[in-house]
Amino acid sequence: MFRSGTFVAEHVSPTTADQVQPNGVDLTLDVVFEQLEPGRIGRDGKQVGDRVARPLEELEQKDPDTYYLPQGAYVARYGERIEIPEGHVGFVYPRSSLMRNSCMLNTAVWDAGYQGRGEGLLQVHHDIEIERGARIAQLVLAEAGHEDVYDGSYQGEGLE
Ligand SMILES: O=c1ccn([C@H]2C[C@H](O)[C@@H](COP(=O)(O)OP(=O)(O)OP(=O)(O)O)O2)c(=O)[nH]1
Repeated sequence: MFRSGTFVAEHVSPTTADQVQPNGVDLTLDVVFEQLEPGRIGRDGKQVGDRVARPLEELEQKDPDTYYLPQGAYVARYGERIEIPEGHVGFVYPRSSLMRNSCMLNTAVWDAGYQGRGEGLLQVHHDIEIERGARIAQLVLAEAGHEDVYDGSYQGEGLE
């Protein structure tokens, strides 16, 4: 069973009233990264390739608090601290207005016990402007069984 937005909001901080949806909580865009070097997925491990935060202040255009993203693939870091409570699994979907603007957020599974700010793959199929702090995604929580809780290398990411 998927939980209500009010329940999800207890595990996402900070949240404002306009982020709480009937079935989930909207997540905002904090930082956009561009990958510079190849990563590696091995049989025994993985490595995320070097990347750089897209600098807002160096963009010559208009609003300094807005990302002007040309077509391409980016990694978006969300602005909220997220914790996936025990007995649950999380899924993130794009905000439909993002999708309706020919952009997509691709996401993976959010494990019980994970805490952090989390990231998603932002695919820009048509140039778009996204204000930093704007809502781009929605987290939902479903009840789920599990033996262990998340204890991987991304635990606590973005909370430093
Ligand atoms: O779209 C997503 C999906 C998940 N996560 C977070 C929550 C999840 O619990 C954690 C690790 O995800 P996963 O287990 O898929 O990563 P992995 O590549 O298998 O790494 P690890 O070896 O640390 O498990 O990353 C995100 O930030 N974005």
